[in-house]
Amino acid sequence: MPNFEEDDFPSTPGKFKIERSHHLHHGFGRQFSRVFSSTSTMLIWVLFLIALTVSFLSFQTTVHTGRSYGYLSWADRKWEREVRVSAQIQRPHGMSVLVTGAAGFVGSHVALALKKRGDGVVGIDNFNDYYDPSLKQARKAMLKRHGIMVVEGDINDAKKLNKLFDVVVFTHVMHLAAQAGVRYAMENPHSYVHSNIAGLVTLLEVCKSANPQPSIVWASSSSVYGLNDQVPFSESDRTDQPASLYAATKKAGEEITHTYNHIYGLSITGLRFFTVYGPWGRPDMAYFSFTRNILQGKPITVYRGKDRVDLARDFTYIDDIVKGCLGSLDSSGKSTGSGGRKRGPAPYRIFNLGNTSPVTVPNLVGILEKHLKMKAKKHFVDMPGNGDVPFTHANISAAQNEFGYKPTTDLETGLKKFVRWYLSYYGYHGKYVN
Ligand SMILES: O=C(O)[C@H]1O[C@H](OP(=O)(O)OP(=O)(O)OC[C@H]2O[C@@H](n3ccc(=O)[nH]c3=O)[C@H](O)[C@@H]2O)[C@H](O)[C@@H](O)[C@@H]1O
Repeated sequence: MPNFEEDDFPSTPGKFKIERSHHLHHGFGRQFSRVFSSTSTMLIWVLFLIALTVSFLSFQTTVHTGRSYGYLSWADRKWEREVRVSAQIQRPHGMSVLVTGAAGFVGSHVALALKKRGDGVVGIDNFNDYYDPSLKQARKAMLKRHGIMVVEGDINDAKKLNKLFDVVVFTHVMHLAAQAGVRYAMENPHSYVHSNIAGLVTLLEVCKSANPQPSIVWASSSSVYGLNDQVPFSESDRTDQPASLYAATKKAGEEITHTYNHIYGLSITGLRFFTVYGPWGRPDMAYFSFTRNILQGKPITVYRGKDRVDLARDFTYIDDIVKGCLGSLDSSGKSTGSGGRKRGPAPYRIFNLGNTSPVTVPNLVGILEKHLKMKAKKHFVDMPGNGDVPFTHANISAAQNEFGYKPTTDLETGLKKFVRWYLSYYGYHGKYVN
């Protein structure tokens, strides 16, 4: 593993450098003032030290970014070669895609689908422990078997992102790294700001400066509709009443990406995913945790809305979402900027990617019971005021018109595939399931 894989990185890079030079100047300054009494000698020494510090820092930067001087170690070269091989395009007019959050649920599926059709893919993921990191490692291993490299790194790490852009000319970025989960935002609000706001801005800064600029497709969320009660949800509906901090950060992402499109000419497509589920899914989501609890004979909590109305979601199967992501990448159009400057207008698009047929949570449980051949111990609880919304329902005509998006998997079929994967992945033969 090369050094920069393990490097600590400052979340505010400028601050790191300032503190460092500040320390050097003051420490040495005090010592020399004792030795030299003459002001002019002192001045010469101070200037000399400043020059020395500046050249030291620029030398450090050069070594770290590897942009020149050939200071790359053997390990760095090997790493670069792996990145290049992973990014190699294997079909005419193919693309080279940086997939952020590639060890995540949607990221791993999209990365694999791109690779399978001959596109070049490099992944990046921070492997955080929001849910079991061993599942992320297993997805990474699965991708590796298909020739896809997933670099360990955070999207707040501009240095690492720049390095990747130095090694590969990415035509597209599929940005799926995020802090997901609606209810967890009350427990750990700052993780949402860190990934969904700060990380997004860092990534956009790198993309806007890249030459050529990539086109960007990224994951927004159905949660931006918040308390909207127009049904089904259309892209032109209100999205200014978020019900959770998660939703607010996704909505902010839509506004932030708009400014980068407007100022720098980045081609941007935001996808509002509707409760995506399927094999290799996220253990924090209801369908996944319900399955685990049912198999272990543990109770599940089923939330109910006002007046005991069942909650409903427009559950969307992963393969349909993958088709939507690929369709978005293929139709994204080019960014127009270069050298950090806009050269003309670039596309800015937002699409719902849902299934168009909401299912209630009790019905979801019923389908799981059928596939698992076990009864759930259901505890009905009034929906706590923790960011949930009563229902979601997508109008998908915009995505349909633009790139032929057409979901084909109903919840019954999709959950059957999920359950089959779950039982096989966790080696479930009637014994303890992790
Ligand atoms: O569509 C989206 O934008 C969002 O979809 C999901 O969020 P959510 O729909 O809340 O998905 P789950 O956490 O799986 O919940 C599904 C339903 O089950 C209910 N639920 C959840 C957990 C539980 O223990 N009991 C329960 O009844 C929820 O209230 C909700 O109605 C994802 O977790 C978000 O990351 C994503 O952005």
